[in-house]
Amino acid sequence: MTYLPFENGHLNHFTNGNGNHSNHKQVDDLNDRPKVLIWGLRKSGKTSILKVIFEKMPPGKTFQLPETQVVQIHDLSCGHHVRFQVRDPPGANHTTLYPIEFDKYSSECNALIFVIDAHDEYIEVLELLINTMRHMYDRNRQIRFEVFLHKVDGLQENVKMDIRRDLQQRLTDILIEYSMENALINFYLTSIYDHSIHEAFSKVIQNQMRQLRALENMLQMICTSTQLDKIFLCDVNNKIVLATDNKPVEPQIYELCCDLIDVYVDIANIYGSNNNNPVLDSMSFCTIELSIGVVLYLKDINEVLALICLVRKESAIKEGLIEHNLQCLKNTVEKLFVHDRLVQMDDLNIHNVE
Ligand SMILES: Nc1nc2c(ncn2[C@@H]2O[C@H](COP(=O)(O)OP(=O)(O)OP(=O)(O)O)[C@@H](O)[C@H]2O)c(=O)[nH]1
Repeated sequence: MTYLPFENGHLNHFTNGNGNHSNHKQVDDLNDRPKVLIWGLRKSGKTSILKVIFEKMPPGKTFQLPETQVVQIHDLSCGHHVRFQVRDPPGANHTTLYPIEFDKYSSECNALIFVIDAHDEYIEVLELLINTMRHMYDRNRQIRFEVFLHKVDGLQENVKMDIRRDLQQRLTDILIEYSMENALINFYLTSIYDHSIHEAFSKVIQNQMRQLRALENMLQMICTSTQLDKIFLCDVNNKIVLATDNKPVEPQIYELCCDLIDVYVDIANIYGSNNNNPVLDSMSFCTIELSIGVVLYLKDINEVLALICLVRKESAIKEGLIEHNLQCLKNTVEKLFVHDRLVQMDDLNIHNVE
């Protein structure tokens, strides 16, 4: 990641340093990247979230993070081709918003991640959230508001749900009052101590991707024709899911997907031929049969992007067919990203289960 101070009130742009890339030296206009502002009260957990996802910092080590003093700009990528910028300014000291200061880092942002510490008095934080939303919505009606109700580890399931429901209800009422009922807003319960933070961040990235609909349609087609239970397109470095099929994602299934990545990456790191090589190559394919009667598959798309599939064992699908169809999908996904062209569904050329 790259840490940048302001210069003359402007943001400097920089190339990334998250280690996710890049042999792919494509010309990339940094100004075209979606820009995401991560914001909230001080110590709500903003920097920890970025460190855990994109620098693989163990959650326990985030205790030592210093207070953010100057805005940090992170030019990041997932799967080489999905690029975006995250701005992490010093958190707010109180619930008043100072527009002149705030505009320095919020200008041109396409999304706001607002982090609320679930242990804070969230009724007070709501005031900062509303002030921020009103300010940003006035400048951009298409902006996406992504609210992370954070640090929910240790809270009982019913308490989490109650807080979320209450917050959502209060916010909806206030937004109606300000004629902002059409604002695009999502809520997530998150913690750096489990996969909920990767899952929530995946949604934020997906909401900024032009290719999302095409990818989802392709994954759904593969799911149906190969009788897969679930399929994810995932960056193995940060566990960001770029797309999945149409079925809702259950947290347990997402965890299985992350666990498979962990196992694969660990084995590749320990026994791989060369530690400098990326963990995935054009031959990467891995199958694990679980005791619960589910088979997990992993197949590479490129050095950092993989397809993760789940299929019930009793479906008795031939591995050859799965491999063939995943290979077709791999070629088509590359076309979609690399050539950035609209992919026809015929391009997929998949075989159906008979
Ligand atoms: N229990 C728990 N603690 C968390 C979580 N995320 C962050 N923290 C802790 O929250 C504290 C503050 O985290 P930071 O990431 O420094 O917060 P920040 O919002 O970036 O703070 P500023 O830089 O001051 O704006 C640290 O002690 C973290 O360990 C979480 O999911 N659960």
